[in-house]
Amino acid sequence: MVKKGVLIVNLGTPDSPEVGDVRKYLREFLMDGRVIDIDSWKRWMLVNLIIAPFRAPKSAKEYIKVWEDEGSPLLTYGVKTKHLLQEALGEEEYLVELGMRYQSPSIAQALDNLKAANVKEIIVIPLFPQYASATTGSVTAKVMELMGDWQVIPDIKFVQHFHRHPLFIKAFAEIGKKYLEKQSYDHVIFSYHGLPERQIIKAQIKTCCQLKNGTCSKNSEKNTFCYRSACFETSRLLASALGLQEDQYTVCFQSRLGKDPWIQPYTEDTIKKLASEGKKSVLAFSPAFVADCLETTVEVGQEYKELFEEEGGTHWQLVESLNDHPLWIACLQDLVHNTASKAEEVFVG
Ligand SMILES: C=CC1=C(C)c2cc3[nH]c(cc4nc(cc5[nH]c(cc1n2)c(C)c5CCC(=O)O)C(CCC(=O)O)=C4C)c(C)c3C=C
Ligand SMILES: [Fe+2]
Ligand SMILES: [Fe+2]
Repeated sequence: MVKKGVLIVNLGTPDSPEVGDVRKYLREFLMDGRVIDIDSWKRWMLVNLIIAPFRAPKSAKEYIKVWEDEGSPLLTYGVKTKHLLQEALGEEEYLVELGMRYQSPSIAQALDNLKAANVKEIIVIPLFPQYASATTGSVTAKVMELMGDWQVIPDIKFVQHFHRHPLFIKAFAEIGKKYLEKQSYDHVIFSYHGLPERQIIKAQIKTCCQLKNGTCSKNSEKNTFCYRSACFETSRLLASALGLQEDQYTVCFQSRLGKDPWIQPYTEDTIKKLASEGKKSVLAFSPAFVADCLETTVEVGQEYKELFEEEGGTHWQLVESLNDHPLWIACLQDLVHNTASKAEEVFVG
């Protein structure tokens, strides 16, 4: 039988938490013009003269905190996800490969494996629920670049977002419910990775989301490619699945880098505000990530916990990511089935 190829792609992670490997990773990642979207010579100066020398040693200390015996959790869960998805889809009809946008295993190697298996169709799933040019867009561009010189380019399909997929929502809600059933929380936050505001403005197609007048946070139907709108949509669906009212949760954005404005509200400001309102216990979801990594475990789970406690809070709980949860694997399986050509449509001649 002709196999269909599935390529799942996550961001990537350093090969080790050594400063040299972290620097190599940050250089490749941040030299991507979709991630730091400024003039290339300015980006080169910023990355090579400021970020690589000064941020790499700081980030390396953070990476040591998440590193496990098997390596970086982002990679470990990527490998587990690949095997579980392969098992769910069956070996006869599908071949699943994992690639990382930066560092290893590379997208190039994963595509070569699919090519060697002579697949007639490739379904690419960037593992980012909400579309952003810096993530999903960058993966799409890289895959197109790499396949550009293939003699035979098979049928190729990209899953551009899954921020409102029922199984994605259900998986996060199930994990979160464990905590909500154990004790009550004064408030819930949904903290997403941030983005420079200009990247949101550049991604507007026609129906421009107005960052300042609130339409962006309400109007997701019209602009599924607006990252900020998609984050609000995920949050509304999660809140509904968890039975939360509007005043019981807040959407916010973390990880700002540099001085330019990033999308707001910032998570740090939100934490300070909640503490100043007398909220003592907070449950924190991080639904821009499908696997635990530096951004969830250290930033949300440790640094924001410290900040909340410094500001007077007493109980901060991070909800772990989807990792290898069966509903997450079922979500990926469903995305593949909905995207793949039906048997009679596949070219086999
Ligand atoms: C300009 C900088 C950055 C943009 C834009 C950005 C967008 C973005 N990133 C993720 C997902 C992840 N980012 C991770 C780490 C990370 N991100 C940046 C910078 C930008 N991200 C840096 C410098 C780092 C490295 C860590 C650090 O030094 O703080 C990770 C974690 C990787 C890991 O190995 O654990 C993920 C995942 C998304 C989803 C996103 C835009 C929507
Ligand atoms: Fe990032
Ligand atoms: Fe928007």
